Amino acid sequence: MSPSSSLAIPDAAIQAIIGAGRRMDRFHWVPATAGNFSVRLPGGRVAITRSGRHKGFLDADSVMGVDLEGRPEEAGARPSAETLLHCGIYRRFPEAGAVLHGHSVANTVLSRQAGEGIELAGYELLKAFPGLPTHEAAVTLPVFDNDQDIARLQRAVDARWDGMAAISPATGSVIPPGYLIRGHGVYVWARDMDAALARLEALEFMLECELQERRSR
Ligand SMILES: CSC[C@@H](O)[C@@H](O)C(=O)COP(=O)(O)O
Ligand SMILES: [Zn+2]
Repeated sequence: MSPSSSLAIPDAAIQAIIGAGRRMDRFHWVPATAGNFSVRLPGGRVAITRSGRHKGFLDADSVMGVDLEGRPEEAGARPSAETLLHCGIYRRFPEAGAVLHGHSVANTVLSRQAGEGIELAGYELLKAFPGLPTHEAAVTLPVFDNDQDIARLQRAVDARWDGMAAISPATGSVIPPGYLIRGHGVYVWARDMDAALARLEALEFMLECELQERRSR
């Protein structure tokens, strides 16, 4: 295999990322150039959106490769500004095959009002998350303070996961299906892009319900 072909991004990953952008744009979850998406590739590689593109109008050139430390495969190429958050998810959760980040009104408003977490309880759609077979359940979405220093933000995320190690599924607790960044947006991941989109839709649906409930109080 030539060096250039070894760095090619599989078409399936490119199409998954382009499709995710179009779908999220239809929901108005990626305004301006907000949002970023990635797919895990074999060999410790990640296909991720380039920085600054409108995510509703991605093409094959909008996707590039990085390693699990976020280093670009092409010299001088600029991956998403939040690449280190994607890599942090892939390093922490070996089963994660795709990561989505979006900026919805609901996740932005609710994260601004929240403390360190937002509890979602009693929703039928909780069953969209792994390990929750009934609506009689609750999951707490971690909320992190926004930070333009993404390496520092990732360290805060890692510290929270480290602290949660004791409350893993082994003890009956559920690993959160994603997390929020205050006033910024949401990160979700799943085994592949379709599963990540389903998880994001479920999460955004419940956040929208929370927002509407708060408005009507
Ligand atoms: C439109 S500003 C949003 C960015 O600051 C960032 O939060 C974002 O989601 C997109 O950044 P990007 O570098 O294009 O992946
Ligand atoms: Zn963002």
